[in-house]
Amino acid sequence: MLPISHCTLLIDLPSALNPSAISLSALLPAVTVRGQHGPADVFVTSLTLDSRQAGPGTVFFALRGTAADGHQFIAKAVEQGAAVIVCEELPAELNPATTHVQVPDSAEAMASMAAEFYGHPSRQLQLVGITGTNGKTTCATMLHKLFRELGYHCGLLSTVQNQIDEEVIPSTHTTPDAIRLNELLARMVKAGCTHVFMEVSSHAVVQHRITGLHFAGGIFTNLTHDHLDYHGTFDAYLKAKKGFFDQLPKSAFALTNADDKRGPVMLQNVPGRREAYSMRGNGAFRGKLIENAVHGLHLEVDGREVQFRLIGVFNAYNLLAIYGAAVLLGEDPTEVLTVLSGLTSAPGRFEPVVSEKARITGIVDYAHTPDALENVLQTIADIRQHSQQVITVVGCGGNRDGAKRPIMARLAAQLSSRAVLTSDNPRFEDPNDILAQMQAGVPAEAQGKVLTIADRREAIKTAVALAGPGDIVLVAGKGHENYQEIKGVKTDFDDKQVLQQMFDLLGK
Ligand SMILES: CC(=O)N[C@H]1[C@@H](OP(=O)(O)OP(=O)(O)OC[C@H]2O[C@@H](n3ccc(=O)[nH]c3=O)[C@H](O)[C@@H]2O)O[C@H](CO)[C@@H](O)[C@@H]1O[C@H](C)C(=O)N[C@@H](C)C(=O)N[C@H](CCC(=O)O)C(=O)O
Ligand SMILES: Nc1ncnc2c1ncn2[C@@H]1O[C@H](COP(=O)(O)OP(=O)(O)OP(=O)(O)O)[C@@H](O)[C@H]1O
Ligand SMILES: N[C@H](CCC[C@H](N)C(=O)O)C(=O)O
Ligand SMILES: [Mg+2]
Repeated sequence: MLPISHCTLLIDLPSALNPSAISLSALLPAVTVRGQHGPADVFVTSLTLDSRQAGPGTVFFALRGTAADGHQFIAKAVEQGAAVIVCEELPAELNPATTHVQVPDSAEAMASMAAEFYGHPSRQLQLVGITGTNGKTTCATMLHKLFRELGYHCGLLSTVQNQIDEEVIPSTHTTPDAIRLNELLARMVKAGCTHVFMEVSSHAVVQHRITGLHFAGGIFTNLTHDHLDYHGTFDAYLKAKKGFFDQLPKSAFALTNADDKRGPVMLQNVPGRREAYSMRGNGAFRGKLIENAVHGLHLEVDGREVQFRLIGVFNAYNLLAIYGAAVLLGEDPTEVLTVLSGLTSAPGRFEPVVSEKARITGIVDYAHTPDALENVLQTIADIRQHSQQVITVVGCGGNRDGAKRPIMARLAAQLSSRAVLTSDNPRFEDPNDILAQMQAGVPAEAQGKVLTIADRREAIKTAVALAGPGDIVLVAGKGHENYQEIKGVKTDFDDKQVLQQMFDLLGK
């Protein structure tokens, strides 16, 4: 283990960390350029993908989006004084005051140029990416906590928040866009970070948000149903996740889940070290379940018995992935397990909100996919006593994969004593349409157990009202989120707070 003072000495920061001005020509070496119209020796002071942020000294990247085509906004960016336009198709008229660079893929060019602009911060860090349908935030957050405890300065890029050591920087995406990403990594380098743990979403891979980054390692958690609205097919979703592993450098390790059906395929084209973790004895990092109880998991990890604070067999996989990655990064296995055993999970992941008075256990969890919901309900079934009822409150996000809706409602109905279907960020959809699609999945014999209440506060209130002494109320889908998003407006809403308020209001 390196003491922090020693770690900071290892970092020799280039001037590029604060690239107040850099010549366009210096940003282009890694970019395939189809045509350049205007000088390359213009000075660039910022990069943007949003015409509204463009101004003198800016490079504006025209990206083809899902809702709009950035090429429509080139004129606006030029009007605002942008120094450079990077685009796939040139506008009919070229303003001579602006250099236009034509490329085959603007998103790819943006990622390469952003890495160059910020001085390739990823090359100065041990950057570890985590991909998979579920468990990314849990693994990234706990790796960050672990390496902090081991004495390192480190960064975190996650759904919940970004962090530089203990400094919290709000996050808008699971994986930020390439400009923001490189900017954050450069700040982390500047702050003396040696390690960064980041989530790699499938959207990020497809949209080239991670192109040009130098990873020290990649971790795969699992692949189940999500985001089919965006990727179209499960195969395309799998390819997106695999795209991350395919681009790892030879120096990087790739750590996969050997027990997941898609685990081995992730390693297929990996040029460097290939490793696996398993609860079935199939990898270098092996775990065995001794007990999954309300006070935590008791596991055997590589022959050592360890008690952890996390609950649920799915978390045994997360713990093995974290342990394996830490060992592959050169840490001592015993020290890793000692620290890991004391750590708690990420916010909003199986987080209890307990009413001592009424003896009701509330659990707030971010399960927003069928697999996650099933795992969490199965975990509750494993740890509960037979006399306890489980009342589940769950909704499905608007403008997201609609195919998840009937499945999640069916699981909630079948695996709970009672289920209350409700809203979870309806976004631009009608909440009642989403609920109707959810209800369609509830089997006839389970209809009697299910209530539908669109207002999430009322739904939680009803679940608490239905709960008696000893019962468990699971509020799923929003976890750490502190808002409800309706028609583009986010209003304050925090499941943990609302649960507590309902215990108080109902005198429970
Ligand atoms: C589906 C998706 O990934 N959308 C992302 C995408 O937006 P988009 O393609 O819809 O953009 P658009 O509105 O069509 O606009 C196209 C381009 O025109 C530009 N524009 C637009 C208007 C204007 O006046 N001027 C202008 O220049 C936009 O900046 C954009 O570059 O590019 C934007 C800029 O990077 C992202 O903010 C946006 O994320 C949206 C908000 C989003 O909700 N994304 C989610 C689905 C997402 O990315 N999730 C993943 C995974 C979640 C997980 O499983 O954890 C994540 O990594 O967060
Ligand atoms: N390894 C796992 N396997 C299956 N389900 C899991 C696993 N880890 C966590 N979960 C479930 O998935 C939920 C989300 O976990 P987490 O936030 O760690 O995943 P994520 O991959 O970051 O999700 P997102 O795609 O939204 O960023 C948890 O609240 C839990 O219900
Ligand atoms: N990363 C996921 C999070 C979903 C969380 C859920 N609360 C919702 O809003 O659907 C997404 O953006 O699809
Ligand atoms: Mg996440």
